[in-house]
Amino acid sequence: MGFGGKMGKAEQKQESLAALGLRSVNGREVAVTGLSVDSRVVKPGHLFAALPGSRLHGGAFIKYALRMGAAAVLTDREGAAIAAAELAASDAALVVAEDPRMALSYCAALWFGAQPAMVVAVTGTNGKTSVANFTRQIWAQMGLEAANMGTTGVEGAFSAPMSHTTPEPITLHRTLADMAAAGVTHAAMEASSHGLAQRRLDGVRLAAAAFTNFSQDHLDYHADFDAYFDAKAGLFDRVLSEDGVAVINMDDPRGADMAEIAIDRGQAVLTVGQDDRCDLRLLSQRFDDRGQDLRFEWDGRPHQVSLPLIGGFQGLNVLVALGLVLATGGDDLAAIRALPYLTGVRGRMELAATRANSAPVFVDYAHTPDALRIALTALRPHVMGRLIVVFGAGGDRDRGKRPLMGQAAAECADLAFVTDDNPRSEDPAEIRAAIMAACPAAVEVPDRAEAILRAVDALQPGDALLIAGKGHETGQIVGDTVYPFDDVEQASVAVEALESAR
Ligand SMILES: CC(=O)N[C@H]1[C@@H](OP(=O)(O)OP(=O)(O)OC[C@H]2O[C@@H](n3ccc(=O)[nH]c3=O)[C@H](O)[C@@H]2O)O[C@H](CO)[C@@H](O)[C@@H]1O[C@H](C)C(=O)N[C@@H](C)C(=O)N[C@H](CCC(=O)O)C(=O)O
Ligand SMILES: Nc1ncnc2c1ncn2[C@@H]1O[C@H](COP(=O)(O)OP(=O)(O)OP(=O)(O)O)[C@@H](O)[C@H]1O
Ligand SMILES: N[C@H](CCC[C@H](N)C(=O)O)C(=O)O
Ligand SMILES: [Mg+2]
Repeated sequence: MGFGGKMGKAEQKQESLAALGLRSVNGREVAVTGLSVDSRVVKPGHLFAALPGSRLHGGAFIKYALRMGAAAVLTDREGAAIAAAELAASDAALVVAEDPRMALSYCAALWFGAQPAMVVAVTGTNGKTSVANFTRQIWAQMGLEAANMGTTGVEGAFSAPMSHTTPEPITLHRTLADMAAAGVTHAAMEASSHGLAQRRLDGVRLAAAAFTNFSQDHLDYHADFDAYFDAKAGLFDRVLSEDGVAVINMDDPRGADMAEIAIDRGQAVLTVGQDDRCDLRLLSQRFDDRGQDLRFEWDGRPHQVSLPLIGGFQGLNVLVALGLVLATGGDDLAAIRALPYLTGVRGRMELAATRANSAPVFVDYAHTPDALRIALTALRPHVMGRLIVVFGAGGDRDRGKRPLMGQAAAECADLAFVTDDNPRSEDPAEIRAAIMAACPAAVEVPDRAEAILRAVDALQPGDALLIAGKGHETGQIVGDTVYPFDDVEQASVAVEALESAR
């Protein structure tokens, strides 16, 4: 039995296992007072989820969770076997699930209860944050209480910081419940491949889901490309129910595969792209210094809007966002009228500074080979002189990306500076060397602030600079230390320093 929000301060919320959709296998029935996945934060009465991890099995921590007063343990057969002796000697209830991560997600959804009435999710290698943010902006322009949730935290009618793109289910459902309590009715969230593989969002009731694109990333975590694609496909073949709507970018080579998966599940599909069979059809784009004009067709009628957004890919992201709004029953003309009011997303093709000679400096979050190539290609029509890029690659992340990012810079930029981007536990010099092998003409500058200064200094009239990889990030992670660092701020500092020295 739950006490909802009507509890006094001294009262504590309690739920039976049955109310959380769980069944004890050792005959012990308990009242659960909270949920945790980490033994170190277990409180008396908690249900501790001992999950198989990428490094360890949470079963190894059951004994510590019991010492901290856990009333119940949710795990798989392996976890139960690891702690068989400690479980037998305790009063705790034991729940064994085939897939304890999925069980935890449903359990967290029941524990926290409320979710915004309309939740949509977006997956894809690149563009998730942008699409979620644009979807929220369209809803907000339509007068709805809306928020987006992901890499940049929760933004819109509710805000909160977040440390993951798709947080683990306890944080996720606590946040969704807080959003609902604050009056948010419409939420657009990012579904990362880690989040999908680990079933973090399986308990979310989605009305629609979108797919942006598929290219190389995260092969440090997923076994291969197929496993990475399968994780993303989980949004359609598992999380989104049969009566949900799938919004698919058909311009991506894997769009047709994703649409087929959605159709096999029985979902309605709203297609986006250049093909004349697409529901939301991109007719043409025209670029200028300020952004772009987008011409598209919906319901047999052409529409044209001016967007203050740099980069052809952002036009497509806007159409995917529009697709999500339309798929969830938004009034089409009201949604289309909202588009000219869209503003750019922090750290995505953001104009960070301009030199006195008018050369612009853009900050972008391109951190995959495909994104770097697309970001540079997107800037090219705006540049009459040289296109300069500053970039690096993250430590403890997919090593295969490094030479491919070097190759993208060698092929798409006129001058490249290779620098550090969150080396984490790795030797930064080795990361840079792996990149430089594919772009030997690049200039290697270990210190990111110095790399930015030198690149800004190189800007001649007509040139443009792209600082890629960190976008909205505010830190440089070296070892376990996060040093304050902000590309947008560094760009301004560099421009000011150089102009005042003249
Ligand atoms: C690789 C990965 O995704 N790891 C996540 C995963 O950890 P894990 O299950 O692999 O952890 P583990 O270290 O093997 O430990 C196993 C279990 O023992 C538990 N434990 C561990 C130690 C202890 O003392 N007590 C204890 O109970 C852990 O909580 C865990 O449940 O589950 C943890 C709890 O939910 C996450 O915090 C952790 O995220 C780590 C920190 C992480 O960096 N994740 C990143 C890569 C991530 O998820 N990124 C995505 C994608 C971003 C993008 O698209 O670019 C994101 O959605 O943010
Ligand atoms: N539709 C797209 N196609 C290709 N590249 C894109 C697209 N949208 C965005 N990008 C590139 O990817 C970068 C990251 O964009 P965004 O933050 O929206 O993606 P994301 O999928 O949320 O990334 P993450 O996996 O880090 O959460 C952008 O700065 C841009 O360079
Ligand atoms: N959220 C992504 C993006 C990281 C961007 C880049 N700055 C890096 O550190 O590699 C990740 O953790 O892989
Ligand atoms: Mg993101």
